[in-house]
Amino acid sequence: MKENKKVLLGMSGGTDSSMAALLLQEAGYEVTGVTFCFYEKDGQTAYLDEARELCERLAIPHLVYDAREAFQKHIIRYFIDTYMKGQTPVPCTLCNNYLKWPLLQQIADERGIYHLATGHYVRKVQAEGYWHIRCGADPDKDQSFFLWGLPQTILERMLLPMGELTKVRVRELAAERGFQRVAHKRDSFGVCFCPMDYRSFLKEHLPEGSIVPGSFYDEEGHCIGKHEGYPFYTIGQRRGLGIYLNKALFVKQIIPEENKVIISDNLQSLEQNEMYLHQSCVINPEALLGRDDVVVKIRYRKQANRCTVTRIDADRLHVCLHEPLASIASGQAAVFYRDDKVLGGGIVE
Ligand SMILES: Nc1ncnc2c1ncn2[C@@H]1O[C@H](COP(=O)(O)OP(=O)(O)OP(=O)(O)O)[C@@H](O)[C@H]1O
Repeated sequence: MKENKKVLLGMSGGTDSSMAALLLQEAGYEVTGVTFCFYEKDGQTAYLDEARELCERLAIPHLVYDAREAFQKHIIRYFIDTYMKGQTPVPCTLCNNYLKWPLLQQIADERGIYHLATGHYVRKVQAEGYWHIRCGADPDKDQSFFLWGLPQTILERMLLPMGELTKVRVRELAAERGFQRVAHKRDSFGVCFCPMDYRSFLKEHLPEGSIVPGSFYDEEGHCIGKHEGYPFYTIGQRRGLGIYLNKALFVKQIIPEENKVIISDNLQSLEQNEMYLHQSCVINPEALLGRDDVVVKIRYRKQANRCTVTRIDADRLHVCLHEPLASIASGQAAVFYRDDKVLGGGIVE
């Protein structure tokens, strides 16, 4: 499609996408807002009304797209199933890779709109002919970790009005323009459809008896206590185990078939020197593969480790870690960076 001044903006009703609408309009773009219904929380639809009201105030079209079926199947079901396999899910990453951005692209294509936008705190940059996501200017809000899997056809069309701003500045800009409600909305945290405590979510969404109590074992196979069901634990977890032995204990392994959780008091025994990824995305093979100046992050807020990446096949990557890394959990995402540029990523096997 030929580039034009039209942009389709994903609007959640929150501060960031609302401010994105204002800033894009001020920059001369013809904005259309779209709000996806991803799930229904107690029938609440206030977010739809808020997005619609803002669009009315800005005199821009507002679309509502019902994505509940796809979200239920590909995100909520996957989230529950992954925990039931004893793994750690990454719903926000998968939602961006397979739902949010592809849907924006599909709807924009149908309407002859070239640009795609969200209120994500990221920037983009072109290097050696490839578009890359770049960390947002606000280190506290940077969301680059969730956007490693997007194809060039989406990256080239992205507009990211929050990328150069801090959240504090975004709130000031909203207040200066007289959008008090937008300026003072609460930040959202964690996984949008699930409360901070994912255990109660799993209990609520699974038939009774799906998760049953079992035993903790040490590395020698001795039973050292009772747990509430293996899906409630993640590799590397230290807090909330309910075993008190006067020393730090970590979840080392989860064996779903036997409902066993293996515990270690030695963090070093959880360390690994390599990992395999699937569902991988390599943006520019020359910038990532076989290089020794790449870092990998396996958690949103965790420190980055140096690594060398090689390709096994079209889907899989091998990651050799230059220093061992503890708490690698299967199911979670690994994201590659050089400086603040995202080079690709994958899901830990
Ligand atoms: N239901 C939705 N419909 C359309 N776009 C959405 C929806 N939810 C999120 N988005 C888009 O994805 C971006 C990132 O969403 P996320 O929930 O991670 O961030 P956020 O900081 O809560 O953003 P916001 O303040 O805009 O709600 C949003 O800024 C918005 O552009």
